[in-house]
Amino acid sequence: MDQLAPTEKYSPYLFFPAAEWAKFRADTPLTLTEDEVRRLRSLNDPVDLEEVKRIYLSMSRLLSAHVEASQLLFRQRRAFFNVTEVAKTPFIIGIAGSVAVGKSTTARVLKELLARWPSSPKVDLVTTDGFLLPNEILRRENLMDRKGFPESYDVGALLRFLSGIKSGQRDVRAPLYSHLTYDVMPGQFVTVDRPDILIFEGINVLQPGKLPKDGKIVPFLSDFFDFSIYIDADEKRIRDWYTARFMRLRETAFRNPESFFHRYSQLSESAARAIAEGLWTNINLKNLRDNIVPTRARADLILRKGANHLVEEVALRKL
Ligand SMILES: Nc1ncnc2c1ncn2[C@@H]1O[C@H](COP(=O)(O)OP(=O)(O)O)[C@@H](O)[C@H]1O
Ligand SMILES: CC(C)(COP(=O)(O)O)[C@@H](O)C(=O)NCCC(=O)O
Repeated sequence: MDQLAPTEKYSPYLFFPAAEWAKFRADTPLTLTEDEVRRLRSLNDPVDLEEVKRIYLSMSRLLSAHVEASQLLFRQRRAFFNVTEVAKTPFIIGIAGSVAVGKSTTARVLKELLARWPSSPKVDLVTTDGFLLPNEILRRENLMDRKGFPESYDVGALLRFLSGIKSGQRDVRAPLYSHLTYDVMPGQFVTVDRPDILIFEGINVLQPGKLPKDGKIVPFLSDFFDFSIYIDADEKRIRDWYTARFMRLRETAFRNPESFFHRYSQLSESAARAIAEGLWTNINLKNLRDNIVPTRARADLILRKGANHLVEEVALRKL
């Protein structure tokens, strides 16, 4: 892990090669089938049942320990203050990482594994793309080339959402984004009703906000998290995954005349590849370097992916 080398004596992380990490699964049962994993994974993400066994079952076991510990702390605090009426609030897991690194697949696989724990917790998943500003505003503010950068999100709405969830509110709404129209979907929301666990996924979830100057208290999104995960890989690999996915989309989703990228399905292969490389270099790579990688060392757990999207090393923050 380039900037987080295990030779660093005072690193706050413990490092495990994937084979060693896999052993922490212990007796955690495999509750997913090959078919289910295939349905959960995103386009061009080859994660399979072997990867679930190697990486995800140990994560599920670790998260189960964290959830249990937070429930115990909750009961102890209730006893400490001698109150009974306080409602339990959701355990929130943040998942961060570059565009095209595979956050959605990880989030969906984890959601299914956690929901199949013996206690059958209610697990919800929300992505931050719904909190992007509408294209109309991005265009007006000259931010279309900054989609995914901190200034392209409605940070107030993100904070209101997480604060509503963490304070135990019922029916908290999150806006939805469409990759087809490349825009937020006006009037479309997902409603989150007091889950036991919320997985909150997006490139920006570990980013600090602006510090207030007027004495107001403005939390960071991560202040609401009980556990955070960063998905990491070499830039060059992520670029390859981004362009490969773009070329697949060109043959599938972009063919739809309603797709924002429809015009790219009409281009020659080399012209389309040049567009994908341009989008990667000018927007997503810049954002990765300036605003995403710098948040990596704030995560509790880092999954470092190698060739073929397979996790090759796991770093876990020491308590
Ligand atoms: N232009 C697009 N058209 C359709 N689906 C897309 C497009 N871009 C990304 N996606 C899908 O959206 C999801 C999120 O992708 P992305 O934001 O790059 O994050 P990640 O790859 O880390 O999950 C993935 O499932 C991906 O396949
Ligand atoms: C919507 C995104 C910012 C990703 O957000 P995420 O869901 O990963 O938080 C990204 O898919 C995007 O649109 N990037 C801008 C450049 C591009 O078209 O790839």
